Amino acid sequence: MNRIDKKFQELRDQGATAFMPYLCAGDPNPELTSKLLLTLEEAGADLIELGVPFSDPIADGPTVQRASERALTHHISLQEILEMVATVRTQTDIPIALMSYYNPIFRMGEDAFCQVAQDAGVDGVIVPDLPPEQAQSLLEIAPRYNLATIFLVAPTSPPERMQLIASVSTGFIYCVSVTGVTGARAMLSDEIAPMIAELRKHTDKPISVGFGVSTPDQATQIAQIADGVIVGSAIINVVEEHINDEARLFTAVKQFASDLTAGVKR
Ligand SMILES: O=P(O)(O)OC[C@@H](O)[C@@H](O)c1c[nH]c2ccccc12
Repeated sequence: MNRIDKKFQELRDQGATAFMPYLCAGDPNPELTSKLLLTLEEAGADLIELGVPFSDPIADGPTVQRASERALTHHISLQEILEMVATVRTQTDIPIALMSYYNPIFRMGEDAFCQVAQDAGVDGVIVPDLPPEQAQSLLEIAPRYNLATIFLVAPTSPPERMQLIASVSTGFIYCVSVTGVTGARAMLSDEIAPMIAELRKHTDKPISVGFGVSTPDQATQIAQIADGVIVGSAIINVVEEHINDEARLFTAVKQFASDLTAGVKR
């Protein structure tokens, strides 16, 4: 069974919600990404969303863009990121969803990509600029390699589109909390609860919410209505704050992620 499905089933049995931090592969450098991933697991993460840095992102806010820029200074390729996953896979069984824009996958070839991803120990793929209408081939190939295909719904998605996305998504459905880009926000949008309620009419697949979740209290609020809470920028902000002090960086990230875990599990 796919690690993502297994994790959500376990959590559902416990009545618990997943804490799903996002990391940009190669940020602040390739070696530290792997260490951060293991630190997040120690701090209670249930699943890691690992982003492939890309020069022309469409949904990334300033914080994720800065993380991508730092990663790109190390010239890290998709191939190298998959090697990183393979190495980290020898040390952890945590589910890993790879978030990549379509271009790097297209260049590698969908079949080759899925093959290498599976061999490396990736469990699912999120391709934010690939709408389901254009994903036929990926939807055919990914399941052969036991990879979940995770699609995004937004507050602007009409019910028919939610239904389509719910039917093609596997692993979980990524609910984008706001119309806009990624980034820590002071307030949660009041569009989230109605969006989840609508989506639940179409599916009983796990629903995770991301974009803007920044504090343990916000994580608690989301955890009450969703199956997973995704946090990216707020964690990257902590990394940035301590970027010149490695020891401090790891204690600070571990502390912040533990606080978020506590918020999600409250
Ligand atoms: O950073 P935030 O606001 O906490 O949101 C998570 C987000 O960064 C991560 O899931 C992500 C990064 N880049 C993306 C592009 C599209 C969808 C999602 C993402």
